[in-house]
Amino acid sequence: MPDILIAPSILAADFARFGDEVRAVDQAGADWIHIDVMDGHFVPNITFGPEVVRAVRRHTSKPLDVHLMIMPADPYLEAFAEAGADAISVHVEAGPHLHRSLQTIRKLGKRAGAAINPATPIEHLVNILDDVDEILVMTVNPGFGGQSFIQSQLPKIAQIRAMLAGRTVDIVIDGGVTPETAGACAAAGGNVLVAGSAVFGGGTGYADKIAAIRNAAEAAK
Ligand SMILES: O=C(CO)[C@H](O)[C@H](O)COP(=O)(O)O
Ligand SMILES: [Fe+2]
Repeated sequence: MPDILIAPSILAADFARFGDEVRAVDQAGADWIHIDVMDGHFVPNITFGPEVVRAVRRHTSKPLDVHLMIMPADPYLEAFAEAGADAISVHVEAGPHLHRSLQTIRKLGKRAGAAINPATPIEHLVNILDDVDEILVMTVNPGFGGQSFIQSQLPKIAQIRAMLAGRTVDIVIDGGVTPETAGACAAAGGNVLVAGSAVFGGGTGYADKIAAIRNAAEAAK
């Protein structure tokens, strides 16, 4: 299995101090920075556009993993790529032309991701396996941070890892990832763990929180 990578989600950061927050998690050992883009249409919340990606880009050289929860996504792919995204994920449920979206992302020179909601069957991924660099499995319903991990997604993660046998595709687990749930995610085959509240929430420093998630995942994989 690929290495375990930890991707703090700035959805749970202090929005008035993005620069400081991004530099802090970068120095605390984050492997990627996860940016949740929501449109108030595909999901019932509104967050960031390409200019926020551009602003974050100035504060870190770590890969920026942009999770688009927008519908349609295609008209905005170039803007997010140009703003500094390294990877762009589009939702399987967000449009009729997933293959075209993935092709466009790769043509823009970025890593292409397909994100899948908790209720969506894995069959939607079968015909795009050669066209993705990452599959993002939602382990909460998209739209908000701080929700509880949906345990029923664990077998789905394992099925996707089995489906990917022989391919070097990252499986990104997004939603409710904590030191308590990280082990099960890694054991099922997830290798990139997105964590918002578990990193930026109260308590000890960011380095300790990132290490706790990483250690739990490494121990279980
Ligand atoms: O895509 C997302 C929500 O739609 C977020 O990335 C995710 O919820 C992270 O937040 P938390 O770790 O607090 O669950
Ligand atoms: Fe996300």
